[in-house]
Amino acid sequence: MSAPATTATETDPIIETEGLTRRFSVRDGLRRRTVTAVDNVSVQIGAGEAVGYIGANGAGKSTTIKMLTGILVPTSGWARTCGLRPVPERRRLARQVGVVFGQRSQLWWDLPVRESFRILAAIHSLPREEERRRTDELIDQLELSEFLATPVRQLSLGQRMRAEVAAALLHSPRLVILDEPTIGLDVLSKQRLRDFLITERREHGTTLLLTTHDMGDVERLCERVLVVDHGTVAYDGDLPGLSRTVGAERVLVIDLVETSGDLTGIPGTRHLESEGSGLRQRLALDDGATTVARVLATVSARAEVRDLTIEEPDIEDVVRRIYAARR
Ligand SMILES: Nc1ncnc2c1ncn2[C@@H]1O[C@H](COP(=O)(O)OP(=O)(O)OP(=O)(O)O)[C@@H](O)[C@H]1O
Repeated sequence: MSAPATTATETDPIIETEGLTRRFSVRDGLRRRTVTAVDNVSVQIGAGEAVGYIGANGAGKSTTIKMLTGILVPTSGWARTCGLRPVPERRRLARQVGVVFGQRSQLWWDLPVRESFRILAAIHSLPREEERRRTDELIDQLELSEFLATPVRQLSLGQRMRAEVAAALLHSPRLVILDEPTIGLDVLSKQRLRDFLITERREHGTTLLLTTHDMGDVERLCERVLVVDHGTVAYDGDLPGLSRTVGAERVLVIDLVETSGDLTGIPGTRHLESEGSGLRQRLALDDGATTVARVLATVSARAEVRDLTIEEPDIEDVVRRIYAARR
């Protein structure tokens, strides 16, 4: 089956797949067996959406991304990315897609960061004025100026990831695919990168598809989540819905100034425990029923708050629960 021949318009999905399937023949001792890495996936992702693509190791995420970007040919079914057929139109597609791999570099290791940008701008045939405008914008937003002249191999991981993202976005792609973009980064570097992606999306209407094991990435960046299990889509919806489906809740950890505050019975929360005679209290949050701001308003009316932190459900735990519910 091949993708229907149509002319792409602005309102067409950025990603569309129908029965997308990829099998591998792998050696298993003396025999060969077939692994179905991606199994009959049919999804649509619209322009401007931000989608988290999550699943256990080996669930099929990278294989899907490779088919969407024309690196791998599907065994059956089809994909259309930015209105193009990924394999035969791979070069045209490369102008519309930016890909960031957290664990692999697309920069030239021995060259200063700025040189890599120049080479990439030439590869994408960016007009001189466009190259200057976009490079300046990315240098400013990703705070690259202090290490533009530094060879890539001398950068810290956080600096390199910012440079990687700039390199992938230099040609202003409509679709950005990020594979574990925040892996190994400290809290501040993660926050910078996420803030940048939010701004990029808001200002340019860029579509984001990201694989991650970090719930904070999904929480901050994505309004839609696809959970993949053995190559099939096990969940497609929003994050609060995902947490509700599997009963994984966010937890508010509230530190009070005095021990007297009673935080039981707050609508949309479940009181989990008290420590230090009530100085620290933990509330499980029902995201569908309330918001952090609303809970905080109620808490503040009852007691003086010293500090508030939010514990995200662990992505591995959420995925495990989704898988368990299907078995
Ligand atoms: N080139 C290949 N040859 C044989 N098997 C492969 C190949 N690429 C992937 N697979 C198999 O396909 C399945 C899906 O792998 P894939 O890399 O897509 O998973 P993933 O969800 O990206 O995992 P991870 O989170 O570890 O990157 C796995 O069982 C993997 O071993």
